[in-house]
This record gives sequence, C-alpha cells and structure tokens, in this order.
Amino acid sequence: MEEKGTISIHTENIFPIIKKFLYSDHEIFLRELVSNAVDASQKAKSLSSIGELKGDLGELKVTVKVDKEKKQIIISDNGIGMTAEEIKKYINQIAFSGATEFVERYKDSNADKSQIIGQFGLGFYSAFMVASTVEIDTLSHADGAEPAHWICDGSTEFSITNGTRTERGTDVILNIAEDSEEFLEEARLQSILNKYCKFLPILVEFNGEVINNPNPIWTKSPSDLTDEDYKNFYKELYPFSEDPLFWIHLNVDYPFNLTGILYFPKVKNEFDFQKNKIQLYSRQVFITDEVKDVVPEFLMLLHGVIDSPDIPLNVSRSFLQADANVKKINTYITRKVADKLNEIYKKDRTAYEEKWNDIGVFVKYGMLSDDKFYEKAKDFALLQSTDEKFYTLEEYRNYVQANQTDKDGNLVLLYTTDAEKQHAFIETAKNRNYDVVKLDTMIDPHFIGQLEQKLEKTTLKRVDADTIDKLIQTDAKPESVLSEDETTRLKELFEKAISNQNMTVGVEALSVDDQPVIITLPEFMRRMKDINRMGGGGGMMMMGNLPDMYNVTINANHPINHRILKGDDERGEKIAKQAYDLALLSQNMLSGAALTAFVKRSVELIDKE
Ligand SMILES: Nc1ncnc2c1ncn2[C@@H]1O[C@H](COP(=O)(O)OP(=O)(O)OP(=O)(O)O)[C@@H](O)[C@H]1O
Repeated sequence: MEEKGTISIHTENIFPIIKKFLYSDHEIFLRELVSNAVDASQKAKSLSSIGELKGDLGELKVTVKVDKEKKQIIISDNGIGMTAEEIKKYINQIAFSGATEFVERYKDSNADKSQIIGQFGLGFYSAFMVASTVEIDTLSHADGAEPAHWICDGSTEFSITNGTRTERGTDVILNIAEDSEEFLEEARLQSILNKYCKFLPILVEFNGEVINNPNPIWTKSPSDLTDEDYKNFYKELYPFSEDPLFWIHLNVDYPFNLTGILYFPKVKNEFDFQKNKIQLYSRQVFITDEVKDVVPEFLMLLHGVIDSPDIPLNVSRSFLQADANVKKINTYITRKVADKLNEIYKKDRTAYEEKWNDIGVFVKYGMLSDDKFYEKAKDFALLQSTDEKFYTLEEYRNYVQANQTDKDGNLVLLYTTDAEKQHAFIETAKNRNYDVVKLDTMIDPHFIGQLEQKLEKTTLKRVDADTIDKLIQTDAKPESVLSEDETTRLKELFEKAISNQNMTVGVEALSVDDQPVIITLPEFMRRMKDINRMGGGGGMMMMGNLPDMYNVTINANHPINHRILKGDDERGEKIAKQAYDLALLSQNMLSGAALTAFVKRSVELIDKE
C-alpha cells in the first residue's frame, strides 16, 4: 500500500514558536523593521530610476520615533508602501518574502536590486517579540492606490481596513508589550540603532537626528580614498584608539561578494590583543562582531568591517562552519593579508621593520596555523638579532652559516628570550663571533618548533641552554689542563659545596675566558615546561610538575678552579661555594637565606685580602 500526502502545519501552533525562537536577541526587532523600511526606500529608488515610480522621489528617509505615553515605537519610511493586497500577500503569509519576489520580478530589468536586504520573509514577525499588537499604516506608490491599515495582536488573526495615510510610504506601529517596556527608553533605542543601523544606506533619523553614515568608506573605491579617510573611519569605528598601522581594503565580487576594510591595530603589549573587534555586515546592516568562522583564527586580532551578502546569517553556527562560501572567504582574506604584508615589505623595508614588533605576532601566528600563509610569509617573516638588526629567515641562515654550523653539518641558531637576564650568555656567544636573535614573545616557543620542522638541518638553541661549546659543537675543543684525579676531586668538592640534587655537576674543558662556573637549563626540559605553561603539551603535562634540573658546568681551565684544588678541602669548598653562588647570581637565581650567606661570605673573603 502506498499513500502520499502533505504534512499539514497548524499555524496557531507554529506562530508562537517563530515569534519566540526566531532570534535569540529581542533587540533584533529594530534591525529587522528598519531594514524593511530601508528596503522599501531602495525599491522606490530603483523603480523611480526605471520610470515605474512616478512623481518626485523626495529625500528618502527612515524615521524612528518613540511615544512613551502611548507605549509605542513607530518606524516610518517614504518607500514604495503597500496596497491592501500586498499586505495580505507579503505580511500575512509568513516566509513569503516580498524582497525575493521583487528581485525575481525585476531580475531582467536595469533596476538596482543588489541593495535589497530581506530574503527570508520572516523579519517582520520579530516585531511580536516586543509588541502586543502591531499596526501597519501604508500607502502604495502605485497609481490610484488606496491607503491601508493592518492590525494584528500576535495571534493568527488580523484585520485590514482603509487607512488614512496621504503620502507614499509606511508606518509600522508597535504597541510595546508590558514585558518589553525597556525598549521605550530612548537611550536603549539609541544604542540599538547605533549598533545595527550605523551604516545603513538610507538616512535613518531618531529624535530628529540622523544616526547613520549611509556611505561608509568600504563601499567606495580605494582609488577615491586617502590615508586620512581610512584613519578617520578607524576612529569612527573605535573612538579613542591610536592610529592603525596599516589597512587592507577588501573588494571581491566573484565567486562571492565581499567588501570591507581590515586594520592592523597598534598593539602595546601582548595582553592588549582584543578579539571580536571585526564587525560583520550584510549590505551595510550590522550582523555580529563574532566573526570566528568567517575570519581565520589568526586574523581575529585585526580590526575593521567585513560586509558580505553571501554569508548566511540567520542560520546556526555549525552550518556557517560548513558553508562553502565561508571557507572561500577565509582563504581569500588570508591571501589578501599575506599579499599586503608582502607589498609593504617589498615597497619600504625600513618602514616594515619598524612595524615588525607590532605585526610579528600576527605573522607568526598565521605561519603556525595556516600552511598556505607560511609559504607566503616565510619570505617576509623577520628575525631580530640582539644587535637590533633584522633579517629574513633566508638572509639570517646565510649570515650565520659559516660560523654556526656544527661538526655534524647542522646549523645552530642561537636565541634569547630575555636579553637582560641572559646577558652573560649572550656576551659569551658574541665573544665567539656567534650571533643571537631575540625570540621573546609568547608565541615564539611554538614558532621555534615550527622553524626547526620547516628549515633544513637547522636547530634553535637558547643561548643559556648549555655551555657555548656544547651548544655549537665544533672540532676545535679546548684541552683540559687537569689530570683525571684533579678532575674527580674538583667535581666532588663542588658537589659537596652545592649539595643540591637538582643540580647535575660536571667538569668541562672550556676556554680560559669563560666563566669558572656556568649554570644551564637544558633546552628540551625548558621547552617542555614552556609549552606546558601555555596550556599545550598533552601527554607532557607531567613535565610541568617536575622541578627544574640544571646542569652546573665547572670550567676545568679556569684559574679559580685551579686555586680550589691547591688548598685544603675546607677552603676549596668555600671558594667553590662562592663561585657557584656567583653563577647563580648572574642568572638572578640567588635569593633569601642563600643570598644573605653569599654576601656574608663575600665580606669575609674581601676582609682577608
Ligand atoms: N516598510 C515596508 N514597506 C514596504 N513593504 C514592506 C515593509 N515592511 C515589510 N514589507 C514587505 O513585507 C515583506 C515581508 O517582510 P519580512 O521582513 O517578513 O521579510 P523580508 O524582508 O522579505 O526578509 P527577511 O526575513 O530577511 O527580513 C517584505 O519582503 C516586503 O515586501
């Protein structure tokens, strides 16, 4: 047996659901109704341009008024208006969009339809989220049209009567429900209008004042704009902020439609980053500032606006993620940003270097999160040496190649995370004619890992991760002047003096110019801890809880260590302790009782001289 049929929907049951759950945010009603009014005005403009709307078009304007006494909000326009027939068709039939029909009907004419906002035929009903009854007072532009009045209390029943309106256009009158009286506050309305309607293409007036800029610069051609225009617009979006570093004007119409301006903000410090600063618009109507799926994660730190009618708006997040247009938009934005950075780098290297401290984090973040971006950015990502010089990755490798290749043919890049604290180690490296780069931002531990993966036969080592001869192992190694017995005795003396199981003591033949005692935290150990601290690492979680295990290297060739061996054990141990404390001190690792004891011992030693 087979039976086919149509599932029936009881409007009485569905209607309250639409009203309640269509939009999570009740304030959206104003955006929807003002957008409808703007649509009606745009349609009037289009029809007038093809001669279908006779007479004077006048100044097109949407007015929002609030009447606290009557508990009403009134949205008025002088757009195309509606006949009673049209109200029945467009308003009474939910999900039948007059906007779609308009675009369909005039698709072959020259009338401009690109500006029509509506598409679902649902927006009007958002009025019932805040109003107990809604009225429409309207007069169509059509020749001989009669004014019409529609009223509905949110049930499925309505009534249409003759209206009183004498001028073309529509008033939508909301009789605000008791639980929504907050919307009768002028300040509240003002802020909603500011949020959603600030750049609508038709003038919007509230309390006698125009609240919008109908021609925001992202709708204009870049060739008509000056740097000042871009900066002023930035100020309009984010009052009180510093000038942006630079900007990118987005403009595509195939395979999707998108315009906008993205700004690189000036970032004072790493904690200053503010996400959710990009505003998403659809045909100049503000939609959201949560652009997470539209903009690649690493570009969320940018500021500005993106306007695209091709981003699905009234649908769920998961749909947004799967949307093909959204993916294309993502790729496009990434490419544009890479191209812009490359352009600035090529055009004015000095200016680019000056900006590096502000943009470096974006670039590194991008290289880490997007392989395509890495491929482009590897040519303009910079390394800054401790001498304040900038190099591209390629330039830097060439620069240090001859000096810093170890005996196995690996290139060792030395870096510091804190040029002040690691000063002694940097000096030692420089004495060997090695170079040290600064990698001191929060993203650098990850960036270092990436460079090692991507760059051939290259490792990066923090300058204080070991003694310099071990960091870059060459064949030329200083000989030890100590006998085996002397080496063992020296090691024992130091172990006794230090007596700390987190310190692994070893005697090494270093240069006479190196320090007598050097304390280092092995690269692997430190990296694991760094990554752990930043919340990554997964299975390496354990590492975070381990105490730091340091290596203490005793320089077999340093005269002080020879003096330690000469005297009796007690004196030797005392000098050993002193030398060890000095090494701790040079790394800011001496404090509390240990520091007090050191100072006391120093005074005694000087006294004896
Ligand atoms: N102020 C108005 N002037 C003239 N016609 C209007 C006005 N407001 C609504 N309409 C008509 O009613 C139709 C339905 O409006 P509604 O807001 O429900 O849907 P929409 O604007 O087509 O799409 P969306 O759901 O995306 O807003 C509109 O398409 C339009 O034809």
